[in-house]
Amino acid sequence: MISVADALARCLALVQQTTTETVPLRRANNRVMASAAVSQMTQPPFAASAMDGYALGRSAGPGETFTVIGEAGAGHGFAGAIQADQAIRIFTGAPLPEGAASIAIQEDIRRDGDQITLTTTAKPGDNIRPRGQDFTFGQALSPRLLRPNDLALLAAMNVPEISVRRRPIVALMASGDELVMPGETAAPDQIIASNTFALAAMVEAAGGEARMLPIARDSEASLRTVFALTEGCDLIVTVGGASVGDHDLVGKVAADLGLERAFWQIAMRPGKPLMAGKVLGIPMLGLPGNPVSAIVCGHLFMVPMLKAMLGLAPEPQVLTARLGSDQPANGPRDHYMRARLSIEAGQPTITAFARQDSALLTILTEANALLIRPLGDGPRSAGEVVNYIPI
Ligand SMILES: Nc1nc2c(c(=O)[nH]1)N[C@H]1C(S)=C(S)[C@@H](COP(=O)(O)OP(=O)(O)OC[C@H]3O[C@@H](n4cnc5c(N)ncnc54)[C@H](O)[C@@H]3O)O[C@H]1N2
Ligand code: MOO
Repeated sequence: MISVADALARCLALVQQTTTETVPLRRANNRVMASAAVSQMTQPPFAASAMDGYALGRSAGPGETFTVIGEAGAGHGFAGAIQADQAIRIFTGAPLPEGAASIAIQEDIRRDGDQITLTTTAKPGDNIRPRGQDFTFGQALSPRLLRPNDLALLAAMNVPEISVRRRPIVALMASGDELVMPGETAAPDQIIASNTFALAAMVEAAGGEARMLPIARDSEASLRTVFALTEGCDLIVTVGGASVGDHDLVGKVAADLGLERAFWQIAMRPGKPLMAGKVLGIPMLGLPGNPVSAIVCGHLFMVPMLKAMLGLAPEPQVLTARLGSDQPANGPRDHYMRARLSIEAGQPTITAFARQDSALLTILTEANALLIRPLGDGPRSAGEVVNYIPI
């Protein structure tokens, strides 16, 4: 059995970055930029009013008066310049007129005809947004997985199309005679296929495209039929049939199809029977069937493989927290325990659930973190600092 780190390195070595394509901004959410975007604008392009009020020719104090000589609105600037004792009516987003030193909000003004009197102090620069305070022409936004906030910035930069990495297509292949799809009626010896629904959502959240293939039955013929449906995919993720049982045929059929195996079995709990390699010219990750094992291995290996294909840093983020309860010594495999991270007495605190069977989806839904217990680690007491991965 190889280590988790070795397994991850071998998984990452199987994949390569996808090609690039150009998409309109409206289609760029959750896509990964292939190169930096360069701003075509300075924002704001002019010094602008941050409030509705009056632009004043000079800073001033309470009781001082100005003559209003015009108006500036957003999209309708004031053409001329103003003198020290002059003001213009100005609205939020309007360009600051030449000669203006300060903006007084309208709540701080008394107006009588074209005369205004200040009721407070207007200091230089008050309520003025300097030109380019947000970004300037030529400024770059570095490549990233695009989120809604990024799209607003790219729009403001006047970047209407983005060069992105093609979404990796992931074939999700569940196998087992006991499985039926949600909505179907399960025979007395059957259960509902579940983990591929989490895996598909994880693929999509990571910026890939999930193809859920029909469930393969526990026969070589059925597995071959479903393997044939993986053509054109960037990654094959099988679920189940990875272990040592008589009906665990995924490895055998993949081998018959020419699997170049990178590894099988790792020193990790859950996920011992994990397998990876290349079959039919496509990288393949063979996940264990137990729902929690499949999903935990999805976080630790499948998502990093997708990130690598998209050109993002692949390694899962490892953070630290204090242990919320004592833990006994760990066994001979790294244990990724389903756990709950919370803030206690101002400190991030992580508490593992008492039940860790890799078939318990109810526990997994309560978990928001995986507490990492390294193999061979001794007993740990509440309060000690430990590593975890948020999920
Ligand atoms: N003698 C041994 N037995 C087992 C070992 C071992 O080392 N020696 N390893 C155990 C470990 S650890 C795991 S994990 C499982 C994994 O086995 P497989 O990958 O072959 O998975 P299956 O046997 O097909 O299924 C296991 C379990 O999960 C259920 N399952 C499968 N697919 C799905 C799905 N898509 N959705 C929901 N549930 C699924 C399946 O019904 C089984 O209950 O092997 C241990 N055995
Ligand atoms: O390691 Mo298996 O993946 O526990 O259930």
